[in-house]
Formats: sequence, C-alpha cells, structure tokens
Amino acid sequence: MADPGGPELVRCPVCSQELPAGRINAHLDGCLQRGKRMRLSGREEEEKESGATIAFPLFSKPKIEADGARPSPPTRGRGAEQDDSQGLATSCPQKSMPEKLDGKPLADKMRPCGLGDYVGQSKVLGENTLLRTLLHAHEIPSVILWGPPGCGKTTLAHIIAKNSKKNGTRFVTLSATNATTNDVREVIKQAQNELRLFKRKTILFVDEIHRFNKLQQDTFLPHVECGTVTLIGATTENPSFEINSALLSRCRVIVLEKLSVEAMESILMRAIKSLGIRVLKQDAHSDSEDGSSGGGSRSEPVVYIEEKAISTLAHLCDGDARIGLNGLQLAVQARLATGRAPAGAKGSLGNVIFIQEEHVKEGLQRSHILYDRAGEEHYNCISALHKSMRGSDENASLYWLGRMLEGGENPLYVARRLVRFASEDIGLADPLALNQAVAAYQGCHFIGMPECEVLLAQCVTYMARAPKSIEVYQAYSKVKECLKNHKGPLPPVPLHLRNAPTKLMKGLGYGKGYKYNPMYQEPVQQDYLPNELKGIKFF
Ligand SMILES: Nc1ncnc2c1ncn2[C@@H]1O[C@H](COP(=O)(O)OP(=O)(O)OP(=O)(O)O)[C@@H](O)[C@H]1O
Ligand SMILES: [Zn+2]
Repeated sequence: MADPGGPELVRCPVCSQELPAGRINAHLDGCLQRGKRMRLSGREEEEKESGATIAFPLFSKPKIEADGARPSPPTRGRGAEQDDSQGLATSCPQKSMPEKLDGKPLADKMRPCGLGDYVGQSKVLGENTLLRTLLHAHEIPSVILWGPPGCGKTTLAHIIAKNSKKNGTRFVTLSATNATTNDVREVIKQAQNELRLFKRKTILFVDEIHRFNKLQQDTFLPHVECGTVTLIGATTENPSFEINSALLSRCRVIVLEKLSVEAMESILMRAIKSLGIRVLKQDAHSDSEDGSSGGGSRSEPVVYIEEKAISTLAHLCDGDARIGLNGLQLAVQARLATGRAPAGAKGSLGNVIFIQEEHVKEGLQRSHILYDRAGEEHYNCISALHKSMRGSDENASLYWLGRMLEGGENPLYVARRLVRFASEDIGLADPLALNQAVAAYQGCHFIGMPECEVLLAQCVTYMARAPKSIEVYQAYSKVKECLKNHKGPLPPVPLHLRNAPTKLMKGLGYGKGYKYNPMYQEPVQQDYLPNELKGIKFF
C-alpha cells in the first residue's frame, strides 16, 4: 500500500481528534475503553490473522464503526509494527534488515494489498473469470473461499473488501474458531443499523467458517439472503460436508488451489526484494541484476541468497505461502545472528552473509517439522501410525501421531483414519472403539487444533491397546469378492424375502411363504440367500 505524501491524518470517530494514521488504533483503544462504547468481545483481534487489518485502511473494526455517523476514517493496524508492512511492501531502504524482520511474521507483512501482487489462482481470478468481472463491477456476491492453508484465502478476502471501498462498504472480520453466536448477532445488528441509517453495506469475513456450528450458521443465513451482509467465508474443509446446505446454496464456492512451486518462487522473490536481499545465481558467483537494493549503510551486512535455496524453499513449503515466507524469515534471522562469513570467503568481505539451501532447510525445520502434507510424508506417516496401532505399539503410535500433528496435518484427516481403524482392525473384538473414534472425530471438529491434539492422543492410545479382530473386515471382503466374481446376472431376491406393500405385488407372490420369526417358538428354518448361493460362508 504505497502512501503518497506525508503521514495521513485520520479523525478519531469517538473524540474527533485528528491523529497520524499509525497511532489511531492505540488511541482508539484508550478512547473506547474510557467511553465503554459498544465493543465486540475483542476476539477478532486475537484471531490467527492478527495482522488482518494492517495494510488495509478500510478494515475498520466493528467497534469503530459502531460510532460512525459517516463512513469511518481509515484506520491502520494495531501496533507499531504496522509501519513495517507499509514500508516492506514498497521496500524500505532506511530500515536495517533486522528491523524489517522484526515484529510481525514476514508472511503477514508481505500480504498483498491488491490483485497485482496476488500470485496464482488464475482459474478463479484470470481474465474473464466471474470473480474478476464482479470485482471490476464492484459487485461482490457472498462467497465461500475453499482452499488449502496458506494459499491466499484471507488475502483474497481482503482484496475483495478493499475493492468494495468505493461504495464505502464496511469490512468486519470474525474467526469461527472463537467467535460466539452473540458476536455474530452483534455484527448483524450493526450491519442492519449501518444499512438503514447510512446505506452502507457490510462484508463479513468469517475465517475457518466450517468451525461454526449449525446454530451460528443459521444466525446469519437470513441476513445473507436479504443482503444485509455479504458473507465471505474461508475454509480448508470441503464445504459440501462442513457447511450447512441452506447457507451453501446462497454462496458461490470459489476453489483456490495449492500454490505451485513457481507461484511460491515469485512470492518468495517479492519478499527477498523487499528485504533487500541479493540473489546469487547458480552458475555465476555474482549477484543478479534484478535490481535488489542490498544493505544500506556500510556497517550493515549484505545478504545473499542462493537461487537453489529459494527453489528448495518453494518446493518444501507444500504450496503454503505462510510457511514459505516464515521459513525464509527464520533462515535470514538465524544467519544474521550467526552467519557472518569469514573475511575472504567466496571472495567476499566479512560483512557478507550467504544463505544456502541448508540454512533454509534449518529455518523450515524450526518453524515447521519437515512434513509434506500432500505428498509422500503424509502417506508414509499415516501408514506408520496405522501399522503401529495394529501392532499394538502405543509408543510408536503416539510418536507418529505427533509427527503428523506437529507437522501441521489436518486433525480431521487423522481422526477419519482412526474411525476406519476402529472397524477394520478392532471390529467386534471391542465395538466401543468405534464410538471412541467417532467421538474423537466430532471433538476435533468442535475444537480444532491445538486443543484437539489430546483427543487424538487418547484415541490413538485406546486403539493401540485395544484387542484386535479383522473378522468382519475379512468377511466383508469375501462378500465383495463373491459379487465381483459372479458370472451372469445376479440372482434375484427370493420372493419370500420381498416386501409386499401393494396388492399387485402380493399378487405377484412377493412375501409369500415368509416366516415371521417372532411368531415361532422353535428356530425357524428359512433360506435368506438366493438358492444359487445356498451354503456359502463369509465367516
Ligand atoms: N496467492 C498469493 N499471492 C501472494 N501472497 C500470498 C498468496 N497466498 C498467500 N500469500 C502470502 O501468505 C500469507 C498467508 O496467506 P493467507 O492468510 O491469505 O492464507 P490462507 O489461505 O487464508 O491460509 P489459512 O487457511 O492458513 O488461514 C499472506 O499473508 C501472504 O503473504
Ligand atoms: Zn479519540
């Protein structure tokens, strides 16, 4: 967000004092506390996207707009760090590199403000796509953004909101992980007031919308329908399973894809440039010509990053830009702390720092156990977990669970596997295992990470300790085999086993000769399989 001219002055909506944009939020907090104004629980401020409001002047919070007789003045972020984001996105030569890396995570500072810097997702945002057309027309329908972590859902929501600035639209953020039904009601109430009194529309961004329960989803349903709020929901889970169908039918689902390696490289390059890091080409041992403006003052180190390191990072972060950018940040910070090259190394001065592939890997490992959620590792680890439980090794089972969860695996993915395991490997040896697994799945669904980790740990331990039986699993496999190998048309259902709800069917002999078991004292002699299969055994 380039800011032409001097510091922007904004008016406090509470006391009408004019202040530099950077200070408005700190001021407002004090001002509002004194006045005890209508204030949402403040939860949205703690949500994962703590920097959500940073680079976007229009992202005023509901508490601010509660006062506004006019469209709220632009408000900026909440902390001193917000200046970083402003500076960083436009490259900030007067700041030293450690200063640029300080404060908020690099991923937040690099959040694109406009479509220009938004990388990838061309299927939904390319020329002539619906979303692009609507953006041009400043007409935003309610949408659900569905995509893997770190692919740009939140960012896109912000861009959409920014785009609606022209109509003075408000943008309110809730995170379904911690917002209550009351928070939702509050937002709706304010939206209704704004619409009635000032003709201002409200965009409500709900992060992780699949975490909202039915009641919460129902709360905003009618208001989405009548247009009081435009809903932008973000979810990593398949909306058809996780979102109430009435709500789903009122929203367009936009599917975002995991970022490609190329897309990741360009996101990383943008960060590298804005940090003033120079790229060291593979072949030539000289810095690239891509215009990075390295270290400012003489005492400041000049930082180089190998091309190879960038591509490794782009490969390892599994399409998650947050992991990629924060991995880069850690690598740079670690090298700044320890990595001054000895004078003369690679023909350089002592004040030069090289970031190589191994440093990047270290950086990633620290922020994120190397774990590829979609590829090899994902399947290897779940398989190791399954086999350890099957082998009743509780230690190993718990270890593999930890590897996955700490690596960022979706807890519901693990929980689904446990449900399957409870039946496939434990079965009737302990039918309660299935209850345990389904309960664990539900629990994970309600509370999400990190709280749900202990549920999974409990369930995994239960599964490992439980007696095992594959009796049912095997029997059912035989049934499938039997059906698959059957030659010719499948035998008809014996007439006596058919239900005869109509006269016609009765006339056709349906149900004829059927012996209703409760009517008999003795065990009933009766065939339940087609004649052709008489005597077949699956158990
Ligand atoms: N398509 C993109 N183009 C440029 N930068 C991106 C893109 N996607 C993500 N980023 C970067 O990654 C950071 C995290 O992205 P964002 O918060 O939008 O992901 P998300 O899909 O909402 O993830 P989550 O599901 O984990 O909340 C952003 O702050 C931004 O710096
Ligand atoms: Zn004030």
